[in-house]
Amino acid sequence: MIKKLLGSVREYKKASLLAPFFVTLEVILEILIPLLMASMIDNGISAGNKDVVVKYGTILILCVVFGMIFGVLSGGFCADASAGFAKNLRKDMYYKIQSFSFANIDRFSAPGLVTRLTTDVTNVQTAYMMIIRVAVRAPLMLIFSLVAAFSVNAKLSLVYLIAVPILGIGLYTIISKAFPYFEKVFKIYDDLNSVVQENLTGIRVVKSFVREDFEVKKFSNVSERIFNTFTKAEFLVSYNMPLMQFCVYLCMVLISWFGAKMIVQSGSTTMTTGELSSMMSYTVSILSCLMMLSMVLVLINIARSSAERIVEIFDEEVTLKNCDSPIFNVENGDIEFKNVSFSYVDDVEKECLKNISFNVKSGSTVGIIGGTGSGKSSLVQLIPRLFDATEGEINIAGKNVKEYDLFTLRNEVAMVLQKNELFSGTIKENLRWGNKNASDEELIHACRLAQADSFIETFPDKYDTYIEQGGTNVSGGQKQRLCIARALLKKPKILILDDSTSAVDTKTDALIRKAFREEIPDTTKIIIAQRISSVEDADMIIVMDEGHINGIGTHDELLSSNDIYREIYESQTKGDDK
Ligand SMILES: Nc1ncnc2c1ncn2[C@@H]1O[C@H](COP(=O)(O)OP(=O)(O)OP(=O)(O)O)[C@@H](O)[C@H]1O
Repeated sequence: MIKKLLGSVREYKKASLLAPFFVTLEVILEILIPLLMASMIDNGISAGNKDVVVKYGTILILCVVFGMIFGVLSGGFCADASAGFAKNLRKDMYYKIQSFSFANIDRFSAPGLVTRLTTDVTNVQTAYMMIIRVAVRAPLMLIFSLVAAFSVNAKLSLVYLIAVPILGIGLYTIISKAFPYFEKVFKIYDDLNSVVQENLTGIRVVKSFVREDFEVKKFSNVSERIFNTFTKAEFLVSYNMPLMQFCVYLCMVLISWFGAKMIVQSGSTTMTTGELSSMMSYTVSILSCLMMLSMVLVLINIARSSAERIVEIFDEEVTLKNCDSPIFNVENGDIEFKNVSFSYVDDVEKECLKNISFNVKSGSTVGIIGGTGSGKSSLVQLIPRLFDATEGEINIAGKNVKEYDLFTLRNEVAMVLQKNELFSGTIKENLRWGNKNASDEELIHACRLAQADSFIETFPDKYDTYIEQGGTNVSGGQKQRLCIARALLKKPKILILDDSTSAVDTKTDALIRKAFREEIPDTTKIIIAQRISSVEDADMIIVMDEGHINGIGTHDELLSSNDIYREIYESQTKGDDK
């Protein structure tokens, strides 16, 4: 796991090594300062020797200045290394997520991925910063301070043998009790992200159903859980400080008591005033190092579960991959489904497409109609390999879709999804998602085919009109037409419209189909619709029912032979007869 994460350090390796290097220099100087102070007090101040005071004073000032310089350098390199590592980590994760199929994304859930990209990366970044700075500083300081203290006065240093275990055991108990709460709180963040994401993406529905109070309550519940768990953890951790202070004061009292006795009794032969003052400094260093180490341990442990969640992304096997030697050219728009079955969860019992077979000639128009949940969207998603069929095969231009390079295949099969999205940016920028090199003339032509040009021309900024995130400043029908234009710009061999004209009036819908017939005769067009009028002039209409093909034929053939089709037709034309 660590190796996988460290792979993202890359160009920040140098900073990651320089930070602990300067920390070590800083620690060495910090250890020297009390020793120099002791010498200055004993040989200079107590002995009344001014030269010695000046000499040690100068060295002390230099040590402090260099200590500060090393501190600033180590801090700078540490910030650079940890922020850079986090940046690379996020980038690597994002890159991997881009290769995920829908099935992969469903496995993690979108809010789960957001938490991993944000909170989890921040936790790992903090732990990394701690490791290269505090986790180097604290043990070094602890060891050096202990060695220095023992070399100053070994007998008096035995006091630490009482205080260090008390503090060590106390800290361990506090931290091990607090850690499960920290672990829990980061899992609740997933729920928080999920509530926020659901609310914000569906804010229009929330408002139209006046569900704000319910949503606020839902958010408050999760927020309250985070508050409660964090409070418990922080409450336990707050015992650290009094425990630490107790141990420091205990040491001070014992060292002052025994130290003063030594000075008085033996007339400065075993203990001097300067040495006593340096012992006091080392006491604070030793005990605060222990506390620092315990906090680092908590942070590293919190980061461990975050790191595991991050590595899960790197380890995730992408379910849709290129074959070894993929084909980079789709010759035409012929489509063949051969005994295709499909299930989202790899379970035969839950198959939503069963034994589907049909052929489509390149350039023809296919209509797909059927009840809600009958499998229409699932069927067309198999063509550009948004999912792979569980059984059977799908061929395009005589070759299995799995043999094509994914990028090539998806470029040649343009799909306007049922829930299509526009992104923040101008209309031109959104359209160029279809073809980044398209000229302005090509954009206008595609928009004319999709019947979008007329309403774009009414906007003050025309093709430079800014589309808000999610396309909230255009109507549903306008959004659909822009999405169709964007797909047309790909000049695909196969164009799939998954209920993409549902919000467009019937007249405009007819104009779009007319434009398709006349302007892109060689493109295979697959149109999923709820309205018979959207598919009646298709070369072939497929009637779906509960994952099966219930009937295939032209409008007239199905009207005379297929009950479901006739029923839909009659229900939609009843009003017209009156
Ligand atoms: N991502 C998914 N994971 C699991 N099951 C799914 C998923 N998407 C769809 N389904 C299920 O697959 C079945 C077919 O759904 P599909 O969306 O293909 O139907 P549809 O005919 O396009 O419906 P509609 O006309 O309402 O869009 C349904 O039972 C649906 O619940």
